[in-house]
Amino acid sequence: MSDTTATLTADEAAAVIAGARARIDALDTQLLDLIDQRRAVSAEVQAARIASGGPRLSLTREMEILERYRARLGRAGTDVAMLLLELCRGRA
Ligand SMILES: C=C(O[C@@H]1C=C(C(=O)O)C=C[C@H]1O)C(=O)O
Repeated sequence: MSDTTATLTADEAAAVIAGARARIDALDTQLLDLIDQRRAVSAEVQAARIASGGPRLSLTREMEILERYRARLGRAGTDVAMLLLELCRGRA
């Protein structure tokens, strides 16, 4: 490489990348565990509503959640929330 702005050797960069990727892997594991927990809690709510003769889903509540993710992450946040809701529906 002839990039004169380089401030790390290739070995140093490799070490930074390996360390950061290990942190990313740990964060992904936590995110996946949190999704599992969210699915279980969501199933509890849905089961209680069904057991009392109500519908499984609440569109009003889903709109609140979509807006929470949109406010924090922008348009992609809405997509993330849609996928999360899809993962959490229908397990009661
Ligand atoms: C968990 C609920 O039931 C359903 C699942 C939701 C969720 O996973 O966040 C949100 C709304 C409902 O469609 C709820 O009403 O809070």
